[in-house]
Amino acid sequence: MWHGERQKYAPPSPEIRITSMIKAAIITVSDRCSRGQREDLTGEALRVLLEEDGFHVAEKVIVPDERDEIVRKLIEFSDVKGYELIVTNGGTGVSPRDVTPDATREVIEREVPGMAEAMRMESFRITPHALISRAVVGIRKQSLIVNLPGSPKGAKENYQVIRKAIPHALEKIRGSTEECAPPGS
Ligand SMILES: Nc1ncnc2c1ncn2[C@@H]1O[C@H](COP(=O)(O)OP(=O)(O)OP(=O)(O)O)[C@@H](O)[C@H]1O
Ligand SMILES: Nc1nc2c(c(=O)[nH]1)N[C@H]1C(S)=C(S)[C@@H](COP(=O)(O)O)O[C@H]1N2
Repeated sequence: MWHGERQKYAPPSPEIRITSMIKAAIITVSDRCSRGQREDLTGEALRVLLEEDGFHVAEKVIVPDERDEIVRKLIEFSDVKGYELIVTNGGTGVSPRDVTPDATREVIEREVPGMAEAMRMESFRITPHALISRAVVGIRKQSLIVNLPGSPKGAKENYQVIRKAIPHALEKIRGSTEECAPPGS
């Protein structure tokens, strides 16, 4: 059963709190923020949400809407720093400089389409503009990479849609062989 409407505004619940310290990183993709012309409210809002959910936000960086710079950061955060959750915000739309999904596709080894589809589907209940988000979710090495929209509202709403699926996804990416469901269920 899908509880989308209720889940959207549900406060972070203890049931998904991560027990081991999982390192996360936030990449804010924004020309204005990178030039110091706008405060990075979205990255900060995501930091709060991720920490409420028990992640350790090890790093938050701001990069301009430049494909090569996004690719470089994603590879560094995954291959060198080993962050298990990498959340980008901004640049997922259809304007000429929106290239975050393209950079993400360049680095991921496997796509997780259900997460991106669910974000679009649930967001469409809130705004028709959700349909122009090209956000991608995928895996590179041990990292789950999630694209979120640029506005604080959009980023928070989209994160709420997938947050409960993230801990199990990370366990599986790590290679956990635990059964997904209790026997017989
Ligand atoms: N990091 C941020 N903090 C606060 N607001 C943001 C942030 N990023 C985007 N926004 C808001 O969300 C809107 C849509 O984000 P989008 O990623 O399309 O940015 P944009 O308009 O291309 O500008 P820029 O790349 O300079 O941030 C922005 O116009 C702005 O109002
Ligand atoms: N839930 C939700 N999803 C949303 C939005 C929003 O306000 N709420 N904004 C949309 C808008 S206006 C755009 S243009 C696309 C892409 O956003 P981005 O270019 O800022 O990444 O995400 C969309 N997704």
